[in-house]
Amino acid sequence: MRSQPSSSPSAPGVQGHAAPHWREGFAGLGPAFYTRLRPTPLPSPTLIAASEPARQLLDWSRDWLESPDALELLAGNAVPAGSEPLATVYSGHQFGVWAGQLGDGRAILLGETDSGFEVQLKGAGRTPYSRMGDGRAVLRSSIREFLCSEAMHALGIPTTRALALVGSPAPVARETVETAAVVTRVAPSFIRFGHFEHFAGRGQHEELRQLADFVIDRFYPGCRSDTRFGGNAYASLLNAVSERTAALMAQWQAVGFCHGVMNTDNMSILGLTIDYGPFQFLDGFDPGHICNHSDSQGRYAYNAQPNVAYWNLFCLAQALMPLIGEEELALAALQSYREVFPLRFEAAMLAKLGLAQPVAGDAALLEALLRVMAAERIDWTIFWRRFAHYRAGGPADPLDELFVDRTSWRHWLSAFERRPTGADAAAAVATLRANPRFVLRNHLGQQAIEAAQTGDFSGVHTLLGLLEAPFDEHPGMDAYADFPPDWASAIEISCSS
Ligand SMILES: Nc1ncnc2c1ncn2[C@@H]1O[C@H](COP(=O)(O)OP(=O)(O)OP(=O)(O)O)[C@@H](O)[C@H]1O
Ligand SMILES: [Mg+2]
Repeated sequence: MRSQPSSSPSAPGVQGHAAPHWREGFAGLGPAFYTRLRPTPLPSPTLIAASEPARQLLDWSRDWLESPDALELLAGNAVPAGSEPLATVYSGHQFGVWAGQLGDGRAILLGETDSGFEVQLKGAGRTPYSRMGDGRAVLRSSIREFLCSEAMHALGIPTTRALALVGSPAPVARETVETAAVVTRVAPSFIRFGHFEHFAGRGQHEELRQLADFVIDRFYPGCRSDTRFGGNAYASLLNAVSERTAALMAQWQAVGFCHGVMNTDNMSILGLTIDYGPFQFLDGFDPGHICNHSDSQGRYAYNAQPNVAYWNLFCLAQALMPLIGEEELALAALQSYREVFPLRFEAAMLAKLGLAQPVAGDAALLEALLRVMAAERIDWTIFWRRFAHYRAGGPADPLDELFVDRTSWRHWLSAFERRPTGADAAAAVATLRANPRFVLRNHLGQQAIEAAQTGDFSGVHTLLGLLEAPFDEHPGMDAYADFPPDWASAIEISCSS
Protein backbone atom coordinates (compact mmCIF):
# COMPACT_ATOMS: atom_id res chain seq x y z
CA MET A 1 0.00 0.00 0.00
CA ARG A 2 1.30 3.47 -0.84
CA SER A 3 1.47 5.66 2.21
CA GLN A 4 1.55 9.44 2.10
CA PRO A 5 4.60 10.98 3.76
CA SER A 6 3.64 13.16 6.70
CA SER A 7 5.96 16.05 5.92
CA SER A 8 6.85 17.37 2.50
CA PRO A 9 9.36 20.19 2.16
CA SER A 10 9.04 22.26 -0.97
CA ALA A 11 10.52 19.93 -3.48
CA PRO A 12 13.60 20.35 -5.63
CA GLY A 13 13.23 21.12 -9.30
CA VAL A 14 15.07 22.53 -12.27
CA GLN A 15 13.63 25.98 -11.63
CA GLY A 16 13.95 25.62 -7.90
CA HIS A 17 10.33 24.98 -7.07
CA ALA A 18 8.87 22.47 -9.54
CA ALA A 19 8.43 19.17 -7.76
CA PRO A 20 10.56 16.32 -9.11
CA HIS A 21 8.75 13.20 -10.05
CA TRP A 22 9.73 10.04 -8.25
CA ARG A 23 9.42 6.94 -10.39
CA GLU A 24 8.50 3.59 -9.04
CA GLY A 25 11.83 1.98 -9.99
CA PHE A 26 13.15 -0.65 -7.59
CA ALA A 27 10.07 -0.33 -5.39
CA GLY A 28 8.01 -1.87 -8.19
CA LEU A 29 9.65 -5.21 -7.44
CA GLY A 30 7.44 -5.54 -4.40
CA PRO A 31 7.74 -6.01 -0.65
CA ALA A 32 9.85 -9.19 -0.81
CA PHE A 33 12.75 -6.95 -1.79
CA TYR A 34 12.59 -4.24 0.87
CA THR A 35 10.99 -2.72 3.91
CA ARG A 36 9.35 0.68 3.76
CA LEU A 37 10.47 3.01 6.51
CA ARG A 38 11.39 6.61 7.11
CA PRO A 39 14.88 7.82 7.96
CA THR A 40 15.56 8.57 11.63
CA PRO A 41 15.74 12.34 12.20
CA LEU A 42 19.22 13.77 12.63
CA PRO A 43 19.49 16.59 15.20
CA SER A 44 20.92 20.02 14.26
CA PRO A 45 22.11 19.10 10.76
CA THR A 46 24.62 21.20 8.78
CA LEU A 47 25.29 20.98 5.06
CA ILE A 48 29.05 20.49 5.03
CA ALA A 49 29.56 20.09 1.30
CA ALA A 50 27.70 19.37 -1.92
CA SER A 51 28.91 18.19 -5.30
CA GLU A 52 28.00 20.44 -8.20
CA PRO A 53 28.48 17.71 -10.86
CA ALA A 54 26.26 15.33 -8.87
CA ARG A 55 23.63 18.05 -8.52
CA GLN A 56 23.62 18.51 -12.27
CA LEU A 57 23.17 14.78 -12.70
CA LEU A 58 19.92 14.95 -10.76
CA ASP A 59 18.93 18.23 -12.36
CA TRP A 60 18.00 19.68 -8.98
CA SER A 61 18.32 23.43 -8.61
CA ARG A 62 21.29 24.89 -6.77
CA ASP A 63 19.09 27.33 -4.88
CA TRP A 64 16.99 24.52 -3.58
CA LEU A 65 19.99 22.42 -2.62
CA GLU A 66 21.21 25.26 -0.42
CA SER A 67 17.78 25.80 1.15
CA PRO A 68 16.70 24.77 4.67
CA ASP A 69 14.13 22.43 3.06
CA ALA A 70 16.87 20.58 1.24
CA LEU A 71 18.89 20.23 4.43
CA GLU A 72 15.91 18.62 6.14
CA LEU A 73 15.61 16.13 3.29
CA LEU A 74 19.34 15.36 3.10
CA ALA A 75 19.47 14.86 6.86
CA GLY A 76 16.56 12.45 6.72
CA ASN A 77 14.37 14.78 8.79
CA ALA A 78 11.70 15.16 6.13
CA VAL A 79 10.60 13.01 3.25
CA PRO A 80 9.96 14.71 -0.09
CA ALA A 81 6.52 14.52 -1.65
CA GLY A 82 6.15 11.41 -3.76
CA SER A 83 9.06 9.58 -2.19
CA GLU A 84 8.37 6.40 -0.23
CA PRO A 85 11.65 5.53 1.41
CA LEU A 86 12.79 1.96 1.84
CA ALA A 87 15.70 -0.25 2.86
CA THR A 88 16.53 -3.22 0.63
CA VAL A 89 17.39 -6.74 1.68
CA TYR A 90 20.51 -8.51 0.46
CA SER A 91 22.91 -11.18 1.68
CA GLY A 92 26.52 -11.88 0.84
CA HIS A 93 29.90 -13.47 1.36
CA GLN A 94 32.10 -11.50 3.73
CA PHE A 95 35.83 -12.29 3.71
CA GLY A 96 35.05 -15.46 1.78
CA VAL A 97 32.43 -16.75 4.19
CA TRP A 98 28.66 -16.86 3.66
CA ALA A 99 27.25 -14.24 6.01
CA GLY A 100 23.53 -14.81 5.39
CA GLN A 101 21.14 -11.89 5.45
CA LEU A 102 22.62 -8.39 5.55
CA GLY A 103 20.72 -5.61 3.77
CA ASP A 104 20.70 -1.83 3.97
CA GLY A 105 21.44 -1.53 7.67
CA ARG A 106 22.04 2.19 7.51
CA ALA A 107 21.23 3.26 3.95
CA ILE A 108 17.71 4.37 3.10
CA LEU A 109 16.55 4.76 -0.48
CA LEU A 110 14.39 7.83 -1.07
CA GLY A 111 13.52 6.55 -4.54
CA GLU A 112 14.34 7.05 -8.17
CA THR A 113 13.98 10.50 -9.68
CA ASP A 114 12.97 11.56 -13.16
CA SER A 115 16.63 11.75 -14.09
CA GLY A 116 16.80 7.95 -13.76
CA PHE A 117 18.99 8.06 -10.66
CA GLU A 118 18.29 6.57 -7.28
CA VAL A 119 18.88 8.77 -4.25
CA GLN A 120 19.97 7.09 -1.04
CA LEU A 121 20.86 8.44 2.41
CA LYS A 122 23.75 6.52 4.01
CA GLY A 123 23.79 6.80 7.78
CA ALA A 124 20.08 7.61 8.02
CA GLY A 125 19.20 5.39 10.97
CA ARG A 126 18.34 1.83 11.88
CA THR A 127 16.44 -0.49 9.58
CA PRO A 128 15.25 -4.08 9.96
CA TYR A 129 18.65 -5.06 8.47
CA SER A 130 20.82 -3.20 10.98
CA ARG A 131 21.55 -6.30 13.09
CA MET A 132 23.73 -4.99 15.96
CA GLY A 133 24.48 -1.68 14.20
CA ASP A 134 23.19 1.75 15.16
CA GLY A 135 22.19 2.74 11.62
CA ARG A 136 24.56 5.69 11.69
CA ALA A 137 27.80 6.63 9.94
CA VAL A 138 30.45 8.84 11.50
CA LEU A 139 31.72 12.13 10.07
CA ARG A 140 35.19 10.63 9.53
CA SER A 141 34.07 7.83 7.20
CA SER A 142 31.40 10.00 5.57
CA ILE A 143 33.98 12.60 4.53
CA ARG A 144 36.03 9.81 2.96
CA GLU A 145 33.00 8.38 1.14
CA PHE A 146 31.77 11.78 -0.05
CA LEU A 147 35.15 12.88 -1.39
CA CYS A 148 36.20 9.58 -2.91
CA SER A 149 32.89 9.03 -4.72
CA GLU A 150 33.33 12.30 -6.56
CA ALA A 151 37.08 11.79 -6.98
CA MET A 152 36.58 8.42 -8.65
CA HIS A 153 34.04 9.88 -11.02
CA ALA A 154 36.45 12.64 -11.99
CA LEU A 155 39.11 9.99 -12.59
CA GLY A 156 36.74 8.38 -15.07
CA ILE A 157 36.10 5.33 -12.89
CA PRO A 158 32.52 4.04 -12.60
CA THR A 159 31.19 4.71 -9.11
CA THR A 160 28.20 5.54 -7.00
CA ARG A 161 28.11 9.32 -6.65
CA ALA A 162 27.79 11.62 -3.66
CA LEU A 163 25.50 14.63 -3.82
CA ALA A 164 25.89 15.96 -0.31
CA LEU A 165 27.52 15.54 3.06
CA VAL A 166 25.50 16.53 6.10
CA GLY A 167 26.95 16.59 9.62
CA SER A 168 25.38 16.66 13.06
CA PRO A 169 26.60 16.95 16.65
CA ALA A 170 24.74 13.70 17.47
CA PRO A 171 27.19 11.37 19.23
CA VAL A 172 28.01 8.00 17.64
CA ALA A 173 30.02 5.39 19.52
CA ARG A 174 32.83 3.68 17.67
CA GLU A 175 36.30 3.08 19.22
CA THR A 176 35.74 6.54 20.66
CA VAL A 177 32.64 8.74 20.62
CA GLU A 178 32.43 10.54 17.28
CA THR A 179 29.67 12.52 15.57
CA ALA A 180 27.10 11.47 12.98
CA ALA A 181 26.92 12.34 9.30
CA VAL A 182 24.81 11.38 6.29
CA VAL A 183 26.04 11.06 2.72
CA THR A 184 23.45 11.41 -0.03
CA ARG A 185 24.44 8.82 -2.60
CA VAL A 186 23.29 8.76 -6.19
CA ALA A 187 23.45 5.89 -8.70
CA PRO A 188 21.32 4.35 -11.44
CA SER A 189 20.98 1.40 -9.07
CA PHE A 190 22.44 0.21 -5.78
CA ILE A 191 21.76 -3.46 -6.57
CA ARG A 192 24.65 -5.69 -5.51
CA PHE A 193 25.69 -9.28 -6.22
CA GLY A 194 24.38 -9.91 -2.71
CA HIS A 195 20.82 -9.10 -3.74
CA PHE A 196 20.91 -12.09 -6.08
CA GLU A 197 22.64 -14.29 -3.51
CA HIS A 198 19.90 -13.45 -1.04
CA PHE A 199 17.04 -14.90 -3.07
CA ALA A 200 19.10 -17.81 -4.42
CA GLY A 201 20.24 -18.68 -0.91
CA ARG A 202 16.65 -18.91 0.26
CA GLY A 203 15.44 -20.84 -2.74
CA GLN A 204 13.15 -17.94 -3.72
CA HIS A 205 13.59 -18.53 -7.43
CA GLU A 206 10.59 -16.48 -8.51
CA GLU A 207 11.99 -13.38 -6.81
CA LEU A 208 15.42 -14.22 -8.20
CA ARG A 209 13.98 -14.23 -11.72
CA GLN A 210 12.06 -11.03 -11.07
CA LEU A 211 15.24 -9.30 -9.93
CA ALA A 212 17.28 -10.55 -12.89
CA ASP A 213 14.55 -9.48 -15.32
CA PHE A 214 14.43 -6.04 -13.72
CA VAL A 215 18.20 -5.61 -14.03
CA ILE A 216 18.22 -6.87 -17.62
CA ASP A 217 15.30 -4.73 -18.75
CA ARG A 218 16.60 -1.59 -17.06
CA PHE A 219 20.34 -1.84 -17.50
CA TYR A 220 21.30 -4.65 -19.86
CA PRO A 221 18.53 -4.82 -22.49
CA GLY A 222 20.98 -6.23 -25.05
CA CYS A 223 20.95 -9.52 -23.12
CA ARG A 224 17.51 -10.29 -24.50
CA SER A 225 18.75 -10.41 -28.07
CA ASP A 226 22.20 -11.87 -27.35
CA THR A 227 22.46 -15.07 -29.37
CA ARG A 228 25.60 -16.25 -27.60
CA PHE A 229 25.12 -18.60 -24.66
CA GLY A 230 22.33 -20.40 -26.46
CA GLY A 231 20.14 -17.28 -26.30
CA ASN A 232 20.06 -17.56 -22.48
CA ALA A 233 19.51 -13.95 -21.28
CA TYR A 234 20.66 -14.76 -17.73
CA ALA A 235 23.96 -16.16 -18.93
CA SER A 236 24.28 -13.06 -21.08
CA LEU A 237 23.66 -10.93 -17.97
CA LEU A 238 26.42 -12.78 -16.10
CA ASN A 239 28.68 -12.19 -19.08
CA ALA A 240 27.90 -8.47 -19.21
CA VAL A 241 28.43 -8.04 -15.46
CA SER A 242 31.72 -9.97 -15.74
CA GLU A 243 32.92 -7.62 -18.46
CA ARG A 244 31.98 -4.50 -16.56
CA THR A 245 33.62 -5.84 -13.42
CA ALA A 246 36.76 -6.69 -15.38
CA ALA A 247 36.87 -3.16 -16.77
CA LEU A 248 36.42 -1.72 -13.28
CA MET A 249 39.22 -3.86 -11.83
CA ALA A 250 41.56 -2.75 -14.62
CA GLN A 251 40.86 0.87 -13.72
CA TRP A 252 41.31 0.29 -9.99
CA GLN A 253 44.65 -1.43 -10.52
CA ALA A 254 45.87 1.24 -12.93
CA VAL A 255 45.09 4.14 -10.61
CA GLY A 256 46.37 2.24 -7.55
CA PHE A 257 43.01 2.04 -5.78
CA CYS A 258 42.59 -0.52 -3.02
CA HIS A 259 38.94 -1.07 -2.06
CA GLY A 260 39.56 -2.91 1.17
CA VAL A 261 36.24 -4.77 1.62
CA MET A 262 35.40 -6.58 -1.60
CA ASN A 263 32.65 -8.66 -0.05
CA THR A 264 29.96 -9.77 -2.49
CA ASP A 265 27.53 -7.34 -0.85
CA ASN A 266 29.90 -4.54 -1.88
CA MET A 267 29.95 -5.54 -5.56
CA SER A 268 27.67 -3.52 -7.81
CA ILE A 269 25.66 -5.31 -10.48
CA LEU A 270 26.42 -2.28 -12.70
CA GLY A 271 30.18 -2.53 -12.24
CA LEU A 272 30.32 0.62 -10.10
CA THR A 273 32.70 1.18 -7.23
CA ILE A 274 30.47 0.97 -4.16
CA ASP A 275 31.02 1.28 -0.40
CA TYR A 276 33.95 3.54 0.40
CA GLY A 277 35.12 2.08 3.70
CA PRO A 278 38.79 1.39 4.42
CA PHE A 279 39.86 2.15 0.83
CA GLN A 280 43.27 3.60 0.01
CA PHE A 281 45.15 4.92 -2.96
CA LEU A 282 48.63 3.42 -3.00
CA ASP A 283 51.41 5.62 -1.72
CA GLY A 284 54.64 3.66 -2.30
CA PHE A 285 54.06 0.77 -4.71
CA ASP A 286 53.76 -2.45 -2.70
CA PRO A 287 51.89 -5.04 -4.76
CA GLY A 288 50.74 -6.86 -1.63
CA HIS A 289 49.54 -3.70 0.11
CA ILE A 290 46.66 -4.27 2.56
CA CYS A 291 44.67 -1.12 3.22
CA ASN A 292 42.08 -2.53 5.62
CA HIS A 293 43.46 -2.85 9.14
CA SER A 294 40.81 -5.53 9.84
CA ASP A 295 42.00 -7.68 6.89
CA SER A 296 44.65 -9.67 8.74
CA GLN A 297 45.01 -12.31 6.00
CA GLY A 298 45.35 -9.82 3.15
CA ARG A 299 42.37 -11.27 1.31
CA TYR A 300 41.71 -7.87 -0.21
CA ALA A 301 45.32 -6.80 -0.83
CA TYR A 302 45.95 -4.62 -3.88
CA ASN A 303 47.27 -7.40 -6.09
CA ALA A 304 44.53 -9.80 -4.97
CA GLN A 305 41.68 -7.58 -6.17
CA PRO A 306 41.36 -8.92 -9.74
CA ASN A 307 41.14 -12.52 -8.50
CA VAL A 308 38.74 -11.61 -5.72
CA ALA A 309 36.47 -9.97 -8.28
CA TYR A 310 36.44 -13.24 -10.22
CA TRP A 311 35.68 -15.17 -7.02
CA ASN A 312 32.80 -12.78 -6.38
CA LEU A 313 31.52 -13.21 -9.93
CA PHE A 314 31.61 -16.95 -9.33
CA CYS A 315 29.29 -16.40 -6.35
CA LEU A 316 27.00 -14.37 -8.61
CA ALA A 317 27.09 -17.20 -11.15
CA GLN A 318 26.11 -19.71 -8.48
CA ALA A 319 23.24 -17.46 -7.45
CA LEU A 320 22.06 -17.23 -11.06
CA MET A 321 22.29 -20.98 -11.68
CA PRO A 322 18.58 -21.64 -11.11
CA LEU A 323 17.94 -19.22 -14.00
CA ILE A 324 20.86 -20.14 -16.25
CA GLY A 325 20.31 -23.88 -15.88
CA GLU A 326 23.42 -25.30 -17.50
CA GLU A 327 26.74 -25.05 -15.75
CA GLU A 328 28.66 -24.84 -19.05
CA LEU A 329 26.73 -21.70 -19.99
CA ALA A 330 27.60 -20.03 -16.70
CA LEU A 331 31.27 -20.98 -17.04
CA ALA A 332 31.34 -19.70 -20.61
CA ALA A 333 29.76 -16.42 -19.46
CA LEU A 334 32.33 -16.02 -16.68
CA GLN A 335 35.21 -16.78 -19.02
CA SER A 336 35.00 -13.27 -20.44
CA TYR A 337 36.38 -11.91 -17.17
CA ARG A 338 39.62 -13.81 -17.72
CA GLU A 339 39.86 -12.41 -21.23
CA VAL A 340 38.69 -8.86 -20.66
CA PHE A 341 40.60 -8.07 -17.46
CA PRO A 342 44.13 -8.58 -18.93
CA LEU A 343 43.19 -6.70 -22.09
CA ARG A 344 41.72 -3.77 -20.23
CA PHE A 345 44.54 -3.69 -17.71
CA GLU A 346 47.15 -3.67 -20.45
CA ALA A 347 45.27 -0.94 -22.30
CA ALA A 348 45.04 1.17 -19.14
CA MET A 349 48.74 0.75 -18.41
CA LEU A 350 49.70 1.52 -22.01
CA ALA A 351 47.67 4.71 -21.74
CA LYS A 352 49.62 5.57 -18.58
CA LEU A 353 52.80 4.98 -20.55
CA GLY A 354 51.54 7.17 -23.36
CA LEU A 355 51.42 4.37 -25.89
CA ALA A 356 48.49 4.06 -28.26
CA GLN A 357 49.26 0.81 -30.04
CA PRO A 358 50.49 -2.32 -28.29
CA VAL A 359 53.56 -4.01 -29.76
CA ALA A 360 55.13 -7.38 -29.00
CA GLY A 361 57.08 -7.20 -25.77
CA ASP A 362 54.87 -4.62 -24.05
CA ALA A 363 53.70 -7.03 -21.36
CA ALA A 364 57.31 -7.84 -20.44
CA LEU A 365 58.24 -4.16 -20.49
CA LEU A 366 55.40 -3.33 -18.13
CA GLU A 367 56.21 -6.21 -15.81
CA ALA A 368 59.82 -5.07 -15.66
CA LEU A 369 58.76 -1.55 -14.72
CA LEU A 370 56.46 -2.78 -11.97
CA ARG A 371 59.31 -4.91 -10.60
CA VAL A 372 61.68 -1.95 -10.51
CA MET A 373 59.02 0.22 -8.86
CA ALA A 374 58.08 -2.42 -6.29
CA ALA A 375 61.72 -3.00 -5.34
CA GLU A 376 61.97 0.58 -4.08
CA ARG A 377 58.33 1.15 -3.11
CA ILE A 378 58.24 4.04 -5.59
CA ASP A 379 55.30 6.37 -5.01
CA TRP A 380 52.62 5.25 -7.48
CA THR A 381 50.90 8.55 -8.23
CA ILE A 382 54.01 10.72 -8.24
CA PHE A 383 55.91 8.31 -10.49
CA TRP A 384 53.16 8.23 -13.08
CA ARG A 385 52.58 11.96 -13.06
CA ARG A 386 56.30 12.60 -13.52
CA PHE A 387 56.34 9.98 -16.24
CA ALA A 388 53.50 11.80 -17.98
CA HIS A 389 55.46 15.06 -17.95
CA TYR A 390 58.46 13.19 -19.33
CA ARG A 391 56.32 11.67 -22.11
CA ALA A 392 54.91 15.10 -22.89
CA GLY A 393 58.46 16.28 -23.64
CA GLY A 394 59.93 17.00 -20.20
CA PRO A 395 63.29 15.82 -18.85
CA ALA A 396 63.79 12.41 -17.22
CA ASP A 397 65.59 13.85 -14.16
CA PRO A 398 62.47 14.13 -11.95
CA LEU A 399 61.97 10.41 -12.55
CA ASP A 400 65.61 9.55 -11.91
CA GLU A 401 65.40 11.33 -8.58
CA LEU A 402 62.76 8.89 -7.37
CA PHE A 403 65.17 5.95 -7.45
CA VAL A 404 68.08 5.02 -5.23
CA ASP A 405 69.11 2.17 -7.55
CA ARG A 406 69.24 4.22 -10.72
CA THR A 407 70.95 1.44 -12.69
CA SER A 408 67.86 -0.77 -12.79
CA TRP A 409 65.62 2.18 -13.45
CA ARG A 410 67.87 3.59 -16.21
CA HIS A 411 68.10 0.14 -17.74
CA TRP A 412 64.30 0.03 -17.94
CA LEU A 413 64.07 3.56 -19.33
CA SER A 414 66.55 2.72 -22.09
CA ALA A 415 64.45 -0.29 -23.02
CA PHE A 416 61.38 1.95 -23.09
CA GLU A 417 63.16 4.48 -25.27
CA ARG A 418 64.14 1.74 -27.70
CA ARG A 419 60.52 0.69 -28.06
CA PRO A 420 58.97 2.14 -31.23
CA THR A 421 56.63 4.97 -30.23
CA GLY A 422 56.60 6.87 -33.51
CA ALA A 423 52.85 6.97 -34.03
CA ASP A 424 52.16 7.81 -30.41
CA ALA A 425 52.72 11.57 -30.28
CA ALA A 426 49.10 12.28 -29.38
CA ALA A 427 49.07 9.48 -26.84
CA ALA A 428 52.16 11.00 -25.23
CA VAL A 429 50.39 14.30 -24.61
CA ALA A 430 47.27 12.43 -23.50
CA THR A 431 49.42 10.76 -20.83
CA LEU A 432 48.76 13.75 -18.59
CA ARG A 433 45.07 12.82 -18.76
CA ALA A 434 45.84 9.21 -17.87
CA ASN A 435 47.92 9.96 -14.78
CA PRO A 436 46.25 12.13 -12.15
CA ARG A 437 48.18 14.68 -10.13
CA PHE A 438 45.74 14.44 -7.21
CA VAL A 439 44.23 11.39 -5.53
CA LEU A 440 42.59 11.12 -2.11
CA ARG A 441 45.56 9.83 -0.19
CA ASN A 442 44.88 8.70 3.37
CA HIS A 443 46.84 11.51 4.97
CA LEU A 444 45.02 14.18 2.93
CA GLY A 445 41.67 12.76 3.99
CA GLN A 446 42.91 12.51 7.56
CA GLN A 447 43.94 16.18 7.71
CA ALA A 448 40.56 17.27 6.33
CA ILE A 449 38.80 14.97 8.82
CA GLU A 450 40.69 16.27 11.83
CA ALA A 451 39.90 19.87 10.88
CA ALA A 452 36.26 18.98 10.22
CA GLN A 453 36.02 17.38 13.64
CA THR A 454 36.76 20.84 15.09
CA GLY A 455 34.15 22.48 12.84
CA ASP A 456 36.51 23.63 10.08
CA PHE A 457 35.28 22.22 6.77
CA SER A 458 37.67 24.17 4.55
CA GLY A 459 39.88 21.12 4.05
CA VAL A 460 36.93 19.16 2.71
CA HIS A 461 36.14 21.94 0.26
CA THR A 462 39.74 22.31 -0.88
CA LEU A 463 40.06 18.59 -1.50
CA LEU A 464 36.76 18.46 -3.35
CA GLY A 465 37.97 21.22 -5.69
CA LEU A 466 41.21 19.39 -6.43
CA LEU A 467 39.69 15.94 -6.76
CA GLU A 468 36.96 17.14 -9.11
CA ALA A 469 39.73 18.04 -11.58
CA PRO A 470 42.53 15.61 -10.68
CA PHE A 471 44.40 15.86 -13.98
CA ASP A 472 44.80 19.65 -13.83
CA GLU A 473 47.96 21.19 -12.40
CA HIS A 474 46.27 23.49 -9.84
CA PRO A 475 49.29 25.83 -9.40
CA GLY A 476 50.11 26.53 -5.77
CA MET A 477 48.60 23.30 -4.52
CA ASP A 478 51.83 21.27 -4.65
CA ALA A 479 51.48 20.14 -1.06
CA TYR A 480 48.43 18.10 -2.03
CA ALA A 481 50.38 16.31 -4.76
CA ASP A 482 53.46 15.68 -2.64
CA PHE A 483 54.82 12.53 -1.00
CA PRO A 484 52.95 11.37 2.08
CA PRO A 485 54.46 12.46 5.41
CA ASP A 486 56.06 9.78 7.62
CA TRP A 487 53.02 9.64 9.86
CA ALA A 488 50.83 8.58 6.92
CA SER A 489 52.02 4.97 7.16
CA ALA A 490 50.78 4.85 10.75
CA ILE A 491 47.18 5.71 9.79
CA GLU A 492 45.03 2.67 10.49
CA ILE A 493 41.78 2.50 8.56
CA SER A 494 39.55 -0.39 9.59
CA CYS A 495 35.95 -1.42 8.94
CA SER A 496 34.89 0.93 11.76
CA SER A 497 32.77 3.57 10.12
N1 LIG B 1 26.46 1.33 11.79
C1 LIG B 1 25.73 0.41 11.16
N2 LIG B 1 24.43 0.24 11.48
C2 LIG B 1 23.68 -0.69 10.87
N3 LIG B 1 24.12 -1.51 9.93
C3 LIG B 1 25.40 -1.39 9.56
C4 LIG B 1 26.27 -0.42 10.15
N4 LIG B 1 27.49 -0.55 9.59
C5 LIG B 1 27.39 -1.53 8.68
N5 LIG B 1 26.15 -2.04 8.66
C6 LIG B 1 25.64 -3.13 7.82
O1 LIG B 1 26.59 -4.19 7.83
C7 LIG B 1 26.69 -4.76 6.53
C8 LIG B 1 28.09 -4.67 6.00
O2 LIG B 1 28.55 -3.35 6.11
P1 LIG B 1 29.47 -2.61 5.07
O3 LIG B 1 30.48 -1.87 5.86
O4 LIG B 1 29.87 -3.46 3.96
O5 LIG B 1 28.41 -1.60 4.39
P2 LIG B 1 28.10 -0.11 4.64
O6 LIG B 1 29.36 0.67 4.66
O7 LIG B 1 27.24 0.06 5.80
O8 LIG B 1 27.20 0.30 3.43
P3 LIG B 1 27.28 0.29 1.83
O9 LIG B 1 27.73 -1.06 1.39
O10 LIG B 1 25.86 0.55 1.51
O11 LIG B 1 28.18 1.39 1.44
C9 LIG B 1 25.66 -4.04 5.68
O12 LIG B 1 24.47 -4.78 5.75
C10 LIG B 1 25.53 -2.72 6.38
O13 LIG B 1 24.29 -2.07 6.15
MG1 LIG C 1 28.73 -2.41 2.36
